[in-house]
Amino acid sequence: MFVGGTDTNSSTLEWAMAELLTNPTTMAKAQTEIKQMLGLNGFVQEPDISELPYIQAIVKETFRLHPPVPFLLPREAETDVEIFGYFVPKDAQVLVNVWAIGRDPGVWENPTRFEPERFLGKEIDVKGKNYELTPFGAGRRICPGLPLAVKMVSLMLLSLLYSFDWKLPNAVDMDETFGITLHKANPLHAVPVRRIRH
Ligand code: HEM
Repeated sequence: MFVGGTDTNSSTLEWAMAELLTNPTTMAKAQTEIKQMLGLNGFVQEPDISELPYIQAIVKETFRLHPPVPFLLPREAETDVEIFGYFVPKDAQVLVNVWAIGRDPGVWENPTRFEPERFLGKEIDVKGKNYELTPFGAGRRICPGLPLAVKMVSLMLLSLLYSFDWKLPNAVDMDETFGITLHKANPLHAVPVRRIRH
C-alpha cells in the first residue's frame, strides 16, 4: 500500500509539471486562476482545490494521458464469459489498458494534446463512473486511496504553482517506461524561481 500510494502520486505530479512546462499557455492560465483565488500572500489549503476548476481539469487531463497504473491490476475470469461479443475463457488473465483508452481518437478529440479545457463544465471524473477515464479502476475493487490521491496530487501541484515560477534548463522529453506503473523515462529537471509577491 505504501509503494502503491507514493510512487503513483509522485509520478502523476511529475507528469503534470512536465506537461505544464511544455504548454506555457496552460501553465499561465493555471497560475492566473490560483492568483485570482489566493491573492499574493495567501496560504495553500485543502479546501482551495474545490474553488479551482482549471487545476482540477489539469489533474484529470494528466490522469488521462499518463495513468500511473496503465493496465490497472490483472484480473482472472472465474468462468467462460462473453462481453460485447468477445469471448473470454475461464482462467484468462484480463488487463484493462486505460493508457490506450485515454488516447483513443474514437473517445477523445485531439487525444494526444494536453488540453485541460476538455473537462471544464463537464461532469466527467476519475471516480469510476465514466469508463473512458478510470485511472483508479472501477467497481468494488476500485483504488481505496482515490480520494486521498486526488487531494494530494492537486494540493502538491497547487503549492508548486503558487509558490514558484518554473524554468527548464533543458528540453523536456516525454518518453515513458511501462511496467506495472508508468513513469517518465528520464526525470523532469525543472528549476523553481521564487515568485515575487508585492
Ligand atoms: C495517483 C495515485 C493512485 C493511482 C492512480 C492508483 C491506482 C490504483 C489502481 C488502478 C488500482 C487497481 C484497481 C483495480 O484493481 O482495478 C489500485 C489499487 C489499490 N490502491 Fe491505488 N492508486 C493511487 C494511490 C493510492 C493511494 C494513495 C493508496 C493508499 C493510501 C492506494 C491504495 C491502493 C490499494 C490498497 C489498492 C488495492 C485495492 C484492492 O485490491 O482491493 N492507492 N490503485
